[in-house]
Amino acid sequence: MSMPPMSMPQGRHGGARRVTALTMNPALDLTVRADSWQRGEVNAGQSLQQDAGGKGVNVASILADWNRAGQGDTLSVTATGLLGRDNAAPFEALFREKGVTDAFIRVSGATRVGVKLVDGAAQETTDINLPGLSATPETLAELHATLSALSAEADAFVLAGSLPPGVPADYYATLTAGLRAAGVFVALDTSGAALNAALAAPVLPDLIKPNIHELEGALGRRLNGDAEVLQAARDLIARGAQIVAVSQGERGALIVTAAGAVFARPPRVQVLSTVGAGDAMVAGLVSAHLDGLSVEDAARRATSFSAGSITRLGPHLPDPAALAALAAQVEVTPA
Ligand SMILES: Nc1ncnc2c1ncn2[C@@H]1O[C@H](COP(=O)(O)OP(=O)(O)O)[C@@H](O)[C@H]1O
Ligand SMILES: O=P(O)(O)OC[C@H]1O[C@](O)(COP(=O)(O)O)[C@@H](O)[C@@H]1O
Repeated sequence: MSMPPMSMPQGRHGGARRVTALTMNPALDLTVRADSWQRGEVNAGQSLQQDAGGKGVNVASILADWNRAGQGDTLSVTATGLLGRDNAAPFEALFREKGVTDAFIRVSGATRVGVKLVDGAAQETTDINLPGLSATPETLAELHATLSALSAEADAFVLAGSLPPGVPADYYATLTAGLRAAGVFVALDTSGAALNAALAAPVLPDLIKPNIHELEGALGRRLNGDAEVLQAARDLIARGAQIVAVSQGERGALIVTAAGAVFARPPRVQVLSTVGAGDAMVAGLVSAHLDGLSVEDAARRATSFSAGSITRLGPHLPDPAALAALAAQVEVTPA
């Protein structure tokens, strides 16, 4: 039997590390560029683009880019969740192009559209996220069987995005407990009632990446200043999370582990759309965890993924040289 080279990272079952990204509520992101658009007025648009999206889809796509950009095919990426049969083609094309294994359950109807209105002049993106297709008990049972099979193989699971109608708010909380008990690393990026339930549960995810607004919403209070944000993140670490990243848009992100806390400031970039910035950060943090990086290096990698992804439309990393240049410009300081 031939052995893999000593340096090749291994998954917990040998071979490539396996990451599964769950998107319960994917979205076909429709980006409309309308520079200097005015609310309530007739506006001229410059361009229109449609991209397969939704938080877990974006994480899977970015991880696949990273893998293909010279990581030696050491990552195997699977995307799962619930996907409308009527407009599945752009998702299927993305998965094919990136080499992501498609384990989505097909459901009746069309996946929701996410409207992303970009003002290139103001460098500002406005998101309108719709509720999505209702999940039936039958599709949830089918998904449950898929998730059980995938969890037996996975090194890491990413639970990302909103829950569509028909899915209980504690869905991620319940999944997290089962996955962690099975030895799977769990990353969570969600908001609203799903985040509240996950943070109230006795077993927290290993990695939690709220943006500052999502964290404030979950805590039910404003966080005034860096010290309060740091304390809120440390409270989650004390309750069992391994990595808490509180992203704060162009200002950067506070990234905290039991070993330390850093603030990572992105370089200034030419933003095409900020959609997916957080998803790219999750992808960077998950890959950093699998590579055993320090909190400083994880913060640098994750921030370069975010800054790089917003220079493109859709869930893509820039080419390796551009990404490395961005990573070198990320400012990481102790928090
Ligand atoms: N305008 C920007 N310029 C440079 N980097 C940005 C910009 N907006 C976001 N980022 C990077 O993306 C990360 C995640 O962005 P954020 O908007 O907080 O996440 P989310 O998409 O989850 O709301 C930030 O921590 C930052 O590193
Ligand atoms: O599942 P939600 O919370 O409704 O968000 C869905 C939207 O989030 C995105 O995944 C982008 O997320 P981020 O900008 O937070 O990284 C879009 O692709 C999608 O339209």
